[in-house]
Amino acid sequence: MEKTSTDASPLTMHSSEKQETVCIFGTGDFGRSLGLKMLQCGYSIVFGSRTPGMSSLLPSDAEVMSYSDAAQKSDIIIITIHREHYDFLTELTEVLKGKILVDVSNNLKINQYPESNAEYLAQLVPGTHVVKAFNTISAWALQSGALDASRQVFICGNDSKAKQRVMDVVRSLGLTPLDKGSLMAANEIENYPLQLFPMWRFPFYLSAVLCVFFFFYCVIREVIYPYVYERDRTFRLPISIPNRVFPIAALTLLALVYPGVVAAILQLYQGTKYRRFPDWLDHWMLCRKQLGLIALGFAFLHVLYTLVIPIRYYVRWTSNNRTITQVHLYSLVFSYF
Ligand SMILES: NC(=O)C1=CN([C@@H]2O[C@H](COP(=O)(O)OP(=O)(O)OC[C@H]3O[C@@H](n4cnc5c(N)ncnc54)[C@H](OP(=O)(O)O)[C@@H]3O)[C@@H](O)[C@H]2O)C=CC1
Ligand SMILES: [Cu+2]
Repeated sequence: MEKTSTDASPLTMHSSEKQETVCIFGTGDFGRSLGLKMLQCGYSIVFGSRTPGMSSLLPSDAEVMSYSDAAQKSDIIIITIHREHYDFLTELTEVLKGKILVDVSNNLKINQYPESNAEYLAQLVPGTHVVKAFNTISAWALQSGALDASRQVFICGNDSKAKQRVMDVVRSLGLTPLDKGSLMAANEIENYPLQLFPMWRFPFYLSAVLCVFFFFYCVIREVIYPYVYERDRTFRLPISIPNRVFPIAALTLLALVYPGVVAAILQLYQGTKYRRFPDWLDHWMLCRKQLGLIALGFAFLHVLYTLVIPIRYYVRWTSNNRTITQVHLYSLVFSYF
């Protein structure tokens, strides 16, 4: 049965419309959350479990049976089991023949195994169509509905029909599938959740280096150099100098938001625009937004510091003023005698 749901109608499946049955292997955290979400979106769910009788906490509308019984109920099987426990699936090779297996697994480390979990699953159970999906969605987000920032589901697989069907499921859950190609992309998709803010790292390091550099530059120019003959300058270190560093960093980062010029020069130099950019330029182009946001942050700090400085001057002025009046007073009093 081919479903043809589109982006236009996520989460609004009419219950009169008979939805297909989807099987979920494993009744852990993720299996339960995904099952509940799919039930809410109108699917019938059959769970496969080692201990079908013991599974509490499961949505009451779902059926729970042994792995081999559950597998027969649907031709889409979502494997919500950790990779280390995949071995038992070899016993089910016959039942699983021709079915779509959706691998959702993640690892604890980048490149933990020589091959991706999805490719491993495909080798383990030959004759199935393995599709990688859902690994960047967390059980917590599925349950709490906090999916605003992460609606994207990366998909890859060798069988385009199987992939298409999984993409339809993804869409009907109100998520956005992103086709990453064949199963060879699974490794990249599995590493993705392990990279903490991947596009922020370079802009972050760059701004740190800029700040440190200009800070020391200003310290040398304005504190160490005049130290020999000038008065107290401690106020400069935490306030004035950072306030000079921030706009410099902000403007430099802002200038770096436009690598297009470099790209254009490179294209002119290469004489073609159909050649891939080198990795560094590619990465630079991709993190423009983050560079711009950090620049904005620095500009904001500059505004804040600029507002603080006059307060400091005011404090200094009032204390100076008090001293001067007292001196005047004393000199008046003394001159009287
Ligand atoms: N939790 C999350 O937020 C996310 C998890 N994932 C992936 O989903 C998969 C499941 O994760 P999660 O639900 O958190 O894990 P859990 O440990 O909560 O659940 C794993 C389930 O696997 C089943 N299982 C089958 N064989 C074994 C075995 N030999 N030993 C232990 N369990 C077995 C069990 O179900 P039963 O007892 O019914 O047989 C168990 O409940 C993992 O691959 C994970 O990387 C992906 C994205 C997010
Ligand atoms: Cu300014």
